Amino acid sequence: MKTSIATVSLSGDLSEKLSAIAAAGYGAVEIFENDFLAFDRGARDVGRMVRDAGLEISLFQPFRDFEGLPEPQRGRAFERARRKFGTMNELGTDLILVCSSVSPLALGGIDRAAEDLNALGDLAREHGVRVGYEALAWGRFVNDHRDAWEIVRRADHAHVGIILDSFHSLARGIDPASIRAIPKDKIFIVQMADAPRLDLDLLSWSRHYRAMLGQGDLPVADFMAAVEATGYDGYYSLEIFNDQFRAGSARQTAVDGRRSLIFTMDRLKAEGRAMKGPSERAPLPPPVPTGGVAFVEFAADAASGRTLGDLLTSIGFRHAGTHRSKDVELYAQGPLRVVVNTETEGFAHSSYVVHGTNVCALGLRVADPAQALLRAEGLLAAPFRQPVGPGERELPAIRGVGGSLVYLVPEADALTVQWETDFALEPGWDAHDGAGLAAVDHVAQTVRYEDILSWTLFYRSIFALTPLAPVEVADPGGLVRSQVLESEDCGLRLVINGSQSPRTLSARFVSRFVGPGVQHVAFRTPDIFATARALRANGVPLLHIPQNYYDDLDAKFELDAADLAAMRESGILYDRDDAGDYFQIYLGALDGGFFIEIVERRGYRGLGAANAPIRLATQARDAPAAIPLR
Ligand SMILES: O=C(O)c1ccc(O)c(O)c1
Ligand SMILES: [Mg+2]
Repeated sequence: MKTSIATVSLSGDLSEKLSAIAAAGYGAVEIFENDFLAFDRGARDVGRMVRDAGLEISLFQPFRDFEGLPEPQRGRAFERARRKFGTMNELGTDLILVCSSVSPLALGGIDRAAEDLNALGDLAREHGVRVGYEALAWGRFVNDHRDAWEIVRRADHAHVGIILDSFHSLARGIDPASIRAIPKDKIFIVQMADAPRLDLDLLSWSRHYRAMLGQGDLPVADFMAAVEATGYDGYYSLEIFNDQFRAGSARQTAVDGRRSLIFTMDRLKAEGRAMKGPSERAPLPPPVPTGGVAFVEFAADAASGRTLGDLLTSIGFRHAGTHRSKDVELYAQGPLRVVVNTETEGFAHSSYVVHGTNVCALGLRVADPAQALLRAEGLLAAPFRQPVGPGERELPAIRGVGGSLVYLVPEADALTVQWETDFALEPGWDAHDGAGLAAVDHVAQTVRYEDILSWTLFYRSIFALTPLAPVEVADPGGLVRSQVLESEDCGLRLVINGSQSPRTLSARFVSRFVGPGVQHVAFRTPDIFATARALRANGVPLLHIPQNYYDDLDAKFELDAADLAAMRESGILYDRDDAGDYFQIYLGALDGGFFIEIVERRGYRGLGAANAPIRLATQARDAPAAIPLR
């Protein structure tokens, strides 16, 4: 697949954009005219910069309000085109995008537009360039690619073709099947963009909310399948107008874009909707099903490592063993494994230096770690390796949120062998039920608000995870956006949170304390009341939930009186959906904001979003009393 991206999709100046685009591995760039006009070098220099970066210019755009004008405006439009063709010759590109007119002066008429484009084709031929005509969704007379195609067909000029843009077609609900009738040599370039469903006028929606493929709700894969059906073998070029991307990291946005193209094309190949011939590269290994979290690893120093050890023991973990060659301790409870790494060199130590005490790695259970790594690398994830001691085993890993690691962990038995190989284990280490915690229910990672889309795409493209509709929860300091991804059997639930307000606990976790990373881990128990009793007996500090909350629960759900009394006593939160009941306990946060949650599910499917505002308000009140880490 030939990949390209428009400069308008990225932050920074032209040279920053070009280096980000080259680094992400695209073959070409669309020069958006304003990026060129605002740049302090001439067209020849820019052309050279692009080629020196190893790229070609797939398109120069946009050329506005051309077709259907009366004189004298028509003559001026041709003169303007002549000047732009000269610039294109200097840049070294042969394709310009003419978008359908929005001019109040335009007269309309499909044959008039065709005649204008035919005449423009003659001028383009003189300059050795080609003209692609695109229907803007809000074009005055032409706002549908089927009409644009009819105009191009009637223009009947070798130097005039159509430009398709998934946003303009899909936002208007036009069936992409209509693309299948266009001959591939008349499709000069295909622009791709997704967008979330919003009830907004087309122009505002397009200019502010376009997103990478798979980050929105438009049927972009069907659109691409229709283009593939024509035999088209030109560039797929991302043209993403998005306010967050304009403010974000150009390098990251560029990688996300290419990941989204690869992800979408891979899906089409796997479904047999895009294989042109036997020479085509086979699809990647399929999205990786995950059996859940195999272990959680903390990076700490000696003092905070002891605090973590005490906290884990107080919630029913036992010290299970010590690494044979490193300052690494293993804690276990039922099937749960938590690693506390206090090494003074290597990856965990760097993580500690950068973030303080934090979750530096998650182990995700996968059936075939080598295949999982192949898919992850195919989707541009950065693999991670570090030296292993003699006789120790290596686990494949990729970089995740905030530079942390995602280990791709083999199924349970193989992992046990790994613990046995690398650790001096205590007798009976894996036969300890503690406070009854039996699974990792979910892991919540907090990231910068503008990175939520990026990490959602990262996880859902590599793993077999489905993103649910994002929700906003109220923190006393502002709104927090929360994106849940879950596996089909809910063996893995990941939450990605981010907030635009600087005063929320989420925002402070990212900006003042840990940085982007795991803010909470939720363990699951089969009996929340028994677990609550065990924690209270161990003196574990639980979040104190206001009595007002329980009065309301009683009014809403008519709960059993004894249960309600026990819930009041231990600060247990409750929710119910069609499928069943949900109970939650929150532990007091550590200094820096990390906290542990314990849940019981009786069929319930969600994550207790209704309780989040109560919990966040309580945590905000309790923040000064956080457990010190030394
Ligand atoms: O929003 C616009 O004006 C605009 C310009 C050029 C394009 O290719 C496009 O899709 C939109
Ligand atoms: Mg476009």
